[in-house]
Amino acid sequence: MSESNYYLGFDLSTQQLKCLAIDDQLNIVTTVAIEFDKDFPQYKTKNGVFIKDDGVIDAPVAMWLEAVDLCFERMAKSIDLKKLQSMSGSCQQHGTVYWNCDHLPNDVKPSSNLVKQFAGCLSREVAPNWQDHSTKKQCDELTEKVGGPQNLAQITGSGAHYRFSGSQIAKVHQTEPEIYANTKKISMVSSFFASILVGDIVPLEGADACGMNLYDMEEHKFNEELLSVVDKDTESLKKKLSDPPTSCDEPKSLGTVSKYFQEKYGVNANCQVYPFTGDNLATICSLPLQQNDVLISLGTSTTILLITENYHSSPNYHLFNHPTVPHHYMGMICYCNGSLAREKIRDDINGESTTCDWTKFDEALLDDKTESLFNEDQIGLYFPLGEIVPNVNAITKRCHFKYDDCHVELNDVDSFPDNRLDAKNIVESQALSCRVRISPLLSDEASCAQESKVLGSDLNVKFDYDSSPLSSYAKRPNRAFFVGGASKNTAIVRTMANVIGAKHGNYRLETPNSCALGGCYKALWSLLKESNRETASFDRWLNDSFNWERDCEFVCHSDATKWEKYNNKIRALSEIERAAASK
Ligand SMILES: Nc1ncnc2c1ncn2[C@@H]1O[C@H](COP(=O)(O)OP(=O)(O)O)[C@@H](O)[C@H]1O
Ligand SMILES: O=C(CO)[C@@H](O)[C@H](O)COP(=O)(O)O
Repeated sequence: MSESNYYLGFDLSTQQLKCLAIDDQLNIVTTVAIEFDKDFPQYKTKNGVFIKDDGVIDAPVAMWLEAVDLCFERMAKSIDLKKLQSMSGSCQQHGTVYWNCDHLPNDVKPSSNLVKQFAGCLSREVAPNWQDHSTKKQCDELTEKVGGPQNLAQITGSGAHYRFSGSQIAKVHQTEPEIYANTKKISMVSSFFASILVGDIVPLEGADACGMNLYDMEEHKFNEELLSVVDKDTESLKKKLSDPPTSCDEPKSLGTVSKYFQEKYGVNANCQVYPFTGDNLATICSLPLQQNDVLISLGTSTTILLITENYHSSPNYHLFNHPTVPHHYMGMICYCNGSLAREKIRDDINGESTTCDWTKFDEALLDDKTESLFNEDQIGLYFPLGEIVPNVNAITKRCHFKYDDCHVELNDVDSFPDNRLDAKNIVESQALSCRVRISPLLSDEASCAQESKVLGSDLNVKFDYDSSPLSSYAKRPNRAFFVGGASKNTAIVRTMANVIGAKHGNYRLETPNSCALGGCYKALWSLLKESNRETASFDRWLNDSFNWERDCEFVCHSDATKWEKYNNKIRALSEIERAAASK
């Protein structure tokens, strides 16, 4: 029997609850994955959520409570939870959970279960999901309150976004007044999960709170003007939000795991629970990222992440406080149409939607013969859901394009000559969008204007709020790390790698569960630091402790010729997004 101690990292994401256990040497000892649709069919979710009318997308909180019990039940069969020293983790960002009480009942019986004992504490059965698109009114109110998107981004790190907690809570207040009146506390999904483990409602976490459009990033406190848009009684709202959020400066335990988990699953009575953070914020804790490295998370959402010390805000991207490294920020661009959009093309190519087999999709991606069908003059947008960037309604748009120095001409088509070309076009356009949108977040060292004939031009091209010279997009990241479910797909990774063009290699984690792994590292380092067994900052500790050989796999170099070829599509991408926005 192993003498090692264990540290758990969770990831309560859109479609699954995942949990990893690591030992003192950061070995992944075991993994548990609960799939909401498959393990809890009684809730009838699709990919973990309910898709309703008018852009409303939410998820049943009771299902998450059941998933926590099932996760511990399975984990207890796999490792000795008496050796469990600390837990932390990540959750899908921006979602909010509404409680009808100030404190959770502390007489939770191990003979019962979490849903039986906590579902009655909810004033609202469902939590808004990050894919929701129903809060335009509330987003406009927040933006107007502070004088525009640039000001909102400067204060909160982001322009207004439908999925952000501030607009979602405002909508509940405006459209469900009785529920709001009956709500004593509001958690984000990350603090909800930590509350269940500790057995009482805990404050929001200081990095995930940056995903609300309410929190002043530089003042490290809620912005009164923005709070007033949600609820004029800002003191009452701050009480609901358990103000202030936890600090990201020094790790501080939220307390020991509750008696329920000690008695029901045999968890060590002294196991410490550290604040959970947002899933992307945990992902950047799963790798020792250096300047100009980028991390591409291919989960339900596609997000491209990097770490920066510079607080240069813009409504074109997001900045969050780093969850474990003071005075550092996470830069992020997030897409709604990631894996699920690729799954639709996969099923089209397969001619069925039951096998979920990627073989034909992958062959199409890597089949250079399809390039002879003029893939190079094709551009497509595949948005089965409304997209975040660009901010457009659901649309699928395929075009052939021509361009000269003055303009780009798009010719819409219903389909390309072979539906296998959709595999190339969806992955390329998703990657090209990531690439152009991270450019402003990369430092000048990433510039390679001299390497590109196409990007030498000073022709202006517009994405989101900015119109910039094409040459400003001549940047290549240092290294690219692919994580998330689709990072297991080498064809997708190789294609994206050639579009994004990292200069020093493309890698992926051994585990696709980077968010949960980041939670493990956060749990271990936080305990060592708080108990004075470690003095190094989180980034230095991870840099010294991370086992590159064991935990990270080199996938490929970026093909500079292909990278240059994709530069020809940047203006066409801007033009097709403009055309989609006008629909
Ligand atoms: N071999 C594969 N090829 C392409 N995509 C894959 C593959 N395996 C899993 N995926 C995608 O990964 C997605 C789930 O990724 P994951 O990171 O677990 O999502 P989340 O954390 O958002 O729940 C699925 O929607 C699926 O489409
Ligand atoms: O909204 C965002 C980030 O802003 C999403 O990244 C969600 O945090 C959920 O992501 P998945 O892990 O489910 O893809």
